[in-house]
Amino acid sequence: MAENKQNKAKGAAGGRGTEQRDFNPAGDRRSKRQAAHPKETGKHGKSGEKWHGAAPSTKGISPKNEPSAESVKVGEKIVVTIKRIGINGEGVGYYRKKAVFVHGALPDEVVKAKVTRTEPGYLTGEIIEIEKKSPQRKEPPCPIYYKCGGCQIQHMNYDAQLQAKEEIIRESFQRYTKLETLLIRPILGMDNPWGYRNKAQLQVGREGKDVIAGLYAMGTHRLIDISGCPIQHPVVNRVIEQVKEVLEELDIPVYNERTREGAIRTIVARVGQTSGKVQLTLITATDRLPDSRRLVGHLRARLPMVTTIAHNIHKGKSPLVFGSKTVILWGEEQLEESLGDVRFALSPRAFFQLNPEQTVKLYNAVQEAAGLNGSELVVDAYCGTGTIGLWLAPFAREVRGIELIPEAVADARANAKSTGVDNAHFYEGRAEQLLPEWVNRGIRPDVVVVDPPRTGCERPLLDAIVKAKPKRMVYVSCNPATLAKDCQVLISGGYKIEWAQPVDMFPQTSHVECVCSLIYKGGA
Ligand SMILES: C[S@@+](CC[C@H](N)C(=O)[O-])C[C@H]1O[C@@H](n2cnc3c(N)ncnc32)[C@H](O)[C@@H]1O
Repeated sequence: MAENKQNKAKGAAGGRGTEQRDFNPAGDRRSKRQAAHPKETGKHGKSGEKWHGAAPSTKGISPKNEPSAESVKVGEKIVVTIKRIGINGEGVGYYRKKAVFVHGALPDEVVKAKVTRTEPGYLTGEIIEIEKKSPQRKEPPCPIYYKCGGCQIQHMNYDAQLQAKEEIIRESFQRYTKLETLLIRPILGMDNPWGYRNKAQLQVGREGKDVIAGLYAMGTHRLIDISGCPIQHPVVNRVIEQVKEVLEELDIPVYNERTREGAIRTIVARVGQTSGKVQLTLITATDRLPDSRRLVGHLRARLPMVTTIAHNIHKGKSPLVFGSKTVILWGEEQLEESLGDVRFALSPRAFFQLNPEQTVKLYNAVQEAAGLNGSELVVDAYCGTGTIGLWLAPFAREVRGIELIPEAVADARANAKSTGVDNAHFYEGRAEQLLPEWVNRGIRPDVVVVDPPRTGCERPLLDAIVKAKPKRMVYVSCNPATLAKDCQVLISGGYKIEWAQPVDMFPQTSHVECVCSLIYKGGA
């Protein structure tokens, strides 16, 4: 998730307090015996199960002879007071000491819910009636919010969203680390938390004769058409609408998830925030893009802001959006983008942060945590198109980026060249393989930055960091659960967390990004 040194940091956004907050186990720290929703563990499985197994208090009869939650059945109606927002945006409360996850419920609400699932460590429920409504509840502006599933907390006012996200970070550290206290800085929010997403990635389908593009309704294969999404950049919305119309007019066969027939499965449109240019990629389940010349001609005529039309082939069943082969059908190879003073060129498949405005705040926090004086070797693991590395390069002796996707590595190298950066080098490979190899060869970074996918860092990477003992570690994460778990490994290896800075990269959703500053203290 990267940009330029526009140091007009807006302070603690959202009009919230600027004091720094600690958590303290003596305060309202939740018992580790209380269950984690399996989806909250991020690394699917083991840690979540461990918590569930360690939840002894929900079995049997309580001292007051109250019936236990173990007897609750699916379909039963229960009344729950919601305590907090969970990592997936659900309201979390307790019923007879067992955690209950209620989709759409807000903190301090009392809801009557129908139990939809019973598990040893938790229940899930759906709202039948809100008995006490939260003052934080508001009417979501998006007309398809309740169907779409792309946003999870649009029904909550923005200040409350920010507060909930800070709380999610705090909860994760309490749950997965042995820390007594941790300095969590006030989250950095947006002044206008709408229209911020620079890229749409929508599945294509048909509804009767109409071509639709959208997301699958949560937990289903039912495609929900998305038009005029309020968190999407307005230019991206316009492009998506026009592409749908052109596909329909030219009768281009769209992919059918069920029969596995048809061609076009996904539309990806990405806008450059400074240039306003759009990179459009059509992803097919077939080698050929039917009627491609006519299609390109129609799209060009209607969409003057589109400067690239690319075709990517993804025939497999993999949940990844892109396949490995991309052909530029017309226009520029890459999309120009810039963050502050740093310019980037992005290939269709290359990862780039979705919220450029917030990315500047995120990278400023990374820069602060890196504490560079110009003498350091910095490793930027999971570097994407080199955005963090290029941000830091002017302040370091050398930057070495590691990235899995070859096009992103090529983009990173080209970005270094075009911005005149000659002390940043980018390597294709797996961070968990390359860094251990470097460390075994005696290369000792002074600062390591990691910005892994939601699954977190692979253990060999963390072990190599602990072995190399860089004086500073910067962990950028989009998943508080894997962040906290990986931090515990680093803490056990001799690191101390200086501070954690949450950044609201995705307003209206439950996602929260966080920069963690760690210093090597030794002694492990
Ligand atoms: C969250 S993105 C961060 C990108 C970049 N730091 C930024 O701010 O734009 C994670 C990146 O890690 C890459 N990646 C995923 N697994 C990897 C691995 N095992 N080793 C190296 N890179 C990996 C992905 O391709 C993606 O570019």
